[in-house]
Amino acid sequence: MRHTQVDNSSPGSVLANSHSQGIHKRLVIKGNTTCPPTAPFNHRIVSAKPNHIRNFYTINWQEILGGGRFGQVHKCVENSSGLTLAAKVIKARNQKEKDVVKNEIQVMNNLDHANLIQLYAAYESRNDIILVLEYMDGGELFDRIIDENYTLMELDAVVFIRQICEGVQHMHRMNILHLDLKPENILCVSRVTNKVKIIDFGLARMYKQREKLRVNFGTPEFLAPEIVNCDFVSFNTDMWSLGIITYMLLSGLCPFLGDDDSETLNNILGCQWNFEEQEFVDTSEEAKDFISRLLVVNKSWRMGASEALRHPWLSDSALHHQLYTKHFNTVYMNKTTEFTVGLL
Ligand SMILES: Nc1ncnc2c1ncn2[C@@H]1O[C@H](COP(=O)(O)OP(=O)(O)OP(=O)(O)O)[C@@H](O)[C@H]1O
Repeated sequence: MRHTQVDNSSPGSVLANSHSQGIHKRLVIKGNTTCPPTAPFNHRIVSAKPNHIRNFYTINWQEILGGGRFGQVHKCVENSSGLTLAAKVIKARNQKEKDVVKNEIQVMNNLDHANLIQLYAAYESRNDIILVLEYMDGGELFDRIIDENYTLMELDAVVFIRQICEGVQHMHRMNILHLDLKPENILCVSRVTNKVKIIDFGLARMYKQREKLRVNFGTPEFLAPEIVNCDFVSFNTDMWSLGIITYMLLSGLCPFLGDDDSETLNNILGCQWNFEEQEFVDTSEEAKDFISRLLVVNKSWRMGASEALRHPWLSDSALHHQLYTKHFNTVYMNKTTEFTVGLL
């Protein structure tokens, strides 16, 4: 098995065997950590309008917030309100491609939760559909892991994972599977808080019993065993991903990445992972237990989102006090002067 760390040069991607180089992390937590602000607009039921987006919004084509499989995301401003938003431009040249984007819109119409990015509007033209989204100013969560100016402590991981879990719980209550939870799809609300939201519902779908899913193996290290096996997916498919994100937050290492895709897929199917790396020396037993209950090949044995939220690692305030003390001591020892923890 080859462990990896997040590559500084390419956010969200990973570097081989770089854990030996050591990452010096210092995280400054400010403000109330538990509940991110809701979007600066009420939840909307959106349909793709055939109008020209430029009649209503000024898109900053120079500023690319991110890019993905299907297009790019730009900052934009609604002309009438001055509201800053994000425009996700998705290439959709035929009806099949348009239907995929319309599924993303439909999914987002069903999701009104502070930890899930909100959809403001959508515009359809001949070659693309543009989704206008709540704007997130803080970058991807995993940019913080690789930022040498921050120390990511276990308590920070608790704060992040709890929010992700709450977003996932809401999706699952609405009968929706995300199916693409990975570090790049968790965004920070701003640079100075630790509030996060889940984005990218491009692969999300309503749960159907006994639906098998075939996916494009773009990022095999995040795939659940049932996806690798083209087997039925379910709510707990997202929980496997949550286990990987937790493992990465606590260590900077990717549990299943091999030297090539086939080794990675074998590691996933064989559930080849452990806590042997020195990055886990100080990790609490509760955190290890939390991950161990998610990275389980048989999906029906994994914790669901509600159970995960009840797990001591996310819910035990005495444990959080211990982690807080450890956090305080570490920050103090590092002579860091600026921090406040709002979790407790
Ligand atoms: N609302 C937003 N505010 C700020 N940045 C955003 C927003 N939405 C997306 N981004 C940035 O753009 C990137 C790509 O967005 P998204 O994942 O939705 O697109 P995608 O084409 O589906 O990508 P992928 O191929 O990774 O699935 C994100 O990782 C993020 O960095």
